[in-house]
Amino acid sequence: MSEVDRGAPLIVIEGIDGSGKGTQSALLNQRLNAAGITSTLLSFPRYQSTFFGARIGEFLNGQFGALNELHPFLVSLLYAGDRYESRDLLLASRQSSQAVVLDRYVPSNIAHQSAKVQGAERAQLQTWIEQVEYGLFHLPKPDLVILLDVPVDSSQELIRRKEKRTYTDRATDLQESDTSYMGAVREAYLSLAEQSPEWRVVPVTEEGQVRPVETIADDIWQLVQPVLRLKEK
Ligand SMILES: Nc1ncnc2c1ncn2[C@@H]1O[C@H](COP(=O)(O)OP(=O)(O)OP(=O)(O)O)[C@@H](O)[C@H]1O
Ligand SMILES: Cc1cn([C@H]2C[C@H](O)[C@@H](COP(=O)(O)O)O2)c(=O)[nH]c1=O
Repeated sequence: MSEVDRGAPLIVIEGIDGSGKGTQSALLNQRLNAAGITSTLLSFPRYQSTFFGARIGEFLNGQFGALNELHPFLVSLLYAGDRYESRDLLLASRQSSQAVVLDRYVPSNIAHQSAKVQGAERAQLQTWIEQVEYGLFHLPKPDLVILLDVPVDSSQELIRRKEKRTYTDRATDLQESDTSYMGAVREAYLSLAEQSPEWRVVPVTEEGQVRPVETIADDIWQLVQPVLRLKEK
């Protein structure tokens, strides 16, 4: 299939919880549209829109038990199910827009779930998640993954600024409040970025300070230009 037949490029914004993904995805989507490049923004998990999304909210709220009681492969299937239910929307968005911006996608599953295990088990889990999502569920692969890299202590500060979630009354969900787990997720993300040619890393802090939202947005804008495959809509 040619580049154009596949439709619009999938631009994925990734990073640990509180790294600014929601903020930067929304800004990128707005900036693309303002530049006359039609863009669709989707955020995963789709808590309010899919059967699996609702179950993920319950899982993150502790309704299925302590988060470490469930094997990460089984947990990954909830998130994969949410994307499987969203596949038609995703493919349609690629045809109706000139860019699709995703606030989290398959790499979130790989980084967050594989960070719960070590060594050979981690490598196997990464392979299984790719096999389920890209292989069995035929989800499209990203054209560009932008990793917003932030130290855990800075991310915790940003998480405290977040608005109330739809699925929990807590200020943080159960995973966000586990800082050693979040550190392992950050390492997993950085290792994925080193292995994969379509990944780019954007630092969220400079000399220990969180960079301004607009400066980070400008870096992202520069990275997005090469992947836009513009055609008449
Ligand atoms: N560069 C920044 N400077 C100051 N505040 C920021 C910056 N980026 C994000 N924020 C604020 O930090 C909070 C977390 O940002 P955001 O919701 O975008 O993160 P996230 O990665 O999407 O979080 P989560 O993964 O938990 O959903 C928000 O209140 C947002 O306004
Ligand atoms: C999409 C996706 C997410 N996760 C994890 C990452 C976070 O801990 C939560 C989602 O929280 P948010 O505040 O709504 O961003 O779920 C995952 O493990 N796998 C995934 O595919």
